Amino acid sequence: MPDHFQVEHQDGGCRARTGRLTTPHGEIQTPIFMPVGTNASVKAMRPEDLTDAGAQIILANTYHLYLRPGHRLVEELGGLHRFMSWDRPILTDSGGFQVYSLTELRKITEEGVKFRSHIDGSMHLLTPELSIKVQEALGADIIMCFDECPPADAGREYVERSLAMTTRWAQRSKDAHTRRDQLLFGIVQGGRFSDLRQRSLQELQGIGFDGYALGGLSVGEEKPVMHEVMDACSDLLPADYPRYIMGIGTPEDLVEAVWRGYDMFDCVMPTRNARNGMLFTSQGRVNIKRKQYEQDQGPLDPACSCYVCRNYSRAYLRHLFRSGEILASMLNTHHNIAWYLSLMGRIREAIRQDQFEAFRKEFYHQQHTTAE
Ligand SMILES: O=c1nc[nH]c2cc3[nH]c(NCCN4CCCCC4)nc3cc12
Repeated sequence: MPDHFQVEHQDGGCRARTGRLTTPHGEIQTPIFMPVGTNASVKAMRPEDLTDAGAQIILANTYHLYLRPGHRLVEELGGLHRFMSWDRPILTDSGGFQVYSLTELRKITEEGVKFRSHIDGSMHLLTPELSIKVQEALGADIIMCFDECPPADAGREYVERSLAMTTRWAQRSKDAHTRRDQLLFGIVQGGRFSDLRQRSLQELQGIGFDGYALGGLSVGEEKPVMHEVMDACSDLLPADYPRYIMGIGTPEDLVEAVWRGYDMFDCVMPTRNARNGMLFTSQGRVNIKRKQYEQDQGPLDPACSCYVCRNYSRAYLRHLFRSGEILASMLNTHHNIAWYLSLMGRIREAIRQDQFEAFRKEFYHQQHTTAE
């Protein structure tokens, strides 16, 4: 049992479990959802709003902060926590996925990934060594190995070669990791091929990491493929280490992943959807711009106790959105993040009561009774 993570309660009826993850900036109760703060900001939310909403840890991106404002500047100004006035844990993604998803001109070689900045067109080479150096300079509590996320439709041969390089990059990431106070997680690749996933995981375990993430998911694959990979890896991942699925997901994805024994998640969905007026509630999704809410004086979600649901009507939220008010993004984001985090709190409680199986059934029913 590693000293930074303890499984606290294993649900008696399924693979779901609660745990406690200890980091330099505090303890985290898992299963946990991490709001995404790509450029050192969870868009439209102040840190105190995040803590009010129950956020225990947020995610930031190496790729973006390396390009702007630069990791050396952040380091000189005291590190990411002080820079953004966030005193709780931060996890940084290692940048490979962002290069793959954000840049056109890029070339992958054994050394690393050469790419053209999506900001100013300058050329850069991101290597495992530089990725770790940037994450150490930022001062994140949990840092990620530099990996390659193969395209969702990549064939077996490509995926096999890619995972072998991801393993070599994982070794280089670990060799470059000097700040032992930070936790370093490995990222399992292998596409939709369970045997390649097993190989990737065994190779990473041979190197040894503080936690293991599933990469290469939520990249456009069919849901059944994602669930198959989750199932295959759930039995292989070391049970006493944190298990993180990157880029997951919708509320349903979170419930399904917890049910399969996973502990950590991040996704831009609650923040991005909020800015588009797509709001999550206990009765399913609400598209706030719809005319049906024009005179609706009720709260966005009667079952939600967040600041927004206690102080504003759907009619007002619809008005703000249609008027293009900045407050629309602020209030919609606050609610969506508070709702996601309250869902994780209800999930943790159901597990502690050995009721997660029943919770999962009821959740699915609720979300699909009054779908938009
Ligand atoms: O394989 C990965 N390695 C490092 N980081 C990653 C991050 C990821 N994020 C996602 N998916 C994000 C999907 N998200 C869903 C909502 C709309 C925007 C895209 N897959 C990932 C795989 C990886």
